[in-house]
Amino acid sequence: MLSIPTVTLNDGVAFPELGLGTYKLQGPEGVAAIVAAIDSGYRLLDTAVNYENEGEVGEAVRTAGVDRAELLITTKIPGRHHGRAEALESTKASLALLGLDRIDLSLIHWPNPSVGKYLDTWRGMIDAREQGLVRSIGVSNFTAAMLTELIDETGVTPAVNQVELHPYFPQAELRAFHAVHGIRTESWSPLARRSELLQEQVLQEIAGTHDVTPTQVVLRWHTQLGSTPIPKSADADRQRENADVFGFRLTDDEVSAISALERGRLWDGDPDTHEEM
Ligand SMILES: NC(=O)C1=CN([C@@H]2O[C@H](COP(=O)(O)OP(=O)(O)OC[C@H]3O[C@@H](n4cnc5c(N)ncnc54)[C@H](OP(=O)(O)O)[C@@H]3O)[C@@H](O)[C@H]2O)C=CC1
Ligand SMILES: O=C(O)C(=O)[C@@H](O)[C@H](O)C(=O)CO
Repeated sequence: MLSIPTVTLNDGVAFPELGLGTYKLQGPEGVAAIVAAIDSGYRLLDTAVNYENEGEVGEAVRTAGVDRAELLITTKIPGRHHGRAEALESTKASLALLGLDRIDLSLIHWPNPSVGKYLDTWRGMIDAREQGLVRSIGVSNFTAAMLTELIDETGVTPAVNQVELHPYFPQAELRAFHAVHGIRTESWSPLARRSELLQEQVLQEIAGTHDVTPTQVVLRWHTQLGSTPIPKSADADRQRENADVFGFRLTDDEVSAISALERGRLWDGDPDTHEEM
């Protein structure tokens, strides 16, 4: 079984350096894919109310042959549940769907700034943590300005900010802000879903040097940047390939060459303007 190392979050929780994205993993095939990932060594699972698969994630947790205490289940509060009381209700509904008595990491999925409720939502998540419903609390798709507002207004720094991050969009400035504030970066679409990333010549060359695949080069790049990637794969062999990235190390020049692929977001997911309910 693969062993995925952990880092310590600002609340003391040991957090895997790589996890499984579950967007689109649904139904019996979705459960089987998530069980396969757990059985091969994944311990961090990323779901969301809006993925409509919290039931599948919970079933996989109960089916896999691993102690619940070893697993970290992330879910996310959708835009339509913003607000202090609503965030608490959303958390309870997620717990019921997951069939669990605690969520390991709860995130605000998108800030939806025009709605103006992400600060209240954050207060509701602090309540949920105080009530023992959630162990760690964090956010997703937050800018440095939004993070600053949460910290200044509540004194509680998010443990994690899950953001779009891949070689086409390395997020150097936001990662530097996270480092200063002790916020763990998590990379969504780490393989740049729906793109030609894996065909890039520089990745093919570096992969040849280390006798690994371009996918493994990209995921190792994330971990060496200090971010936790959550690649999604429905296939057990690709899941193992994706998690088997801790046996080699990229040089600083290789990390820089991969970061030089920067060209921007995959689609128009700018959190200042893109909103999801
Ligand atoms: N917070 C947010 O706003 C967002 C969060 N997310 C989270 O991030 C996760 C990952 O992002 P996602 O958008 O799914 O994209 P990824 O970058 O993880 O790419 C997933 C795609 O890559 C394919 N793939 C996976 N492994 C390999 C491999 N080794 N070789 C070739 N192809 C591979 C998968 O196909 P196959 O399954 O067939 O292997 C799938 O088509 C999501 O599942 C979700 O949990 C995503 C978007 C936004
Ligand atoms: O996957 C997620 O977490 C999302 O927020 C998605 O809705 C994402 O925005 C997307 O897939 C857009 O095409």
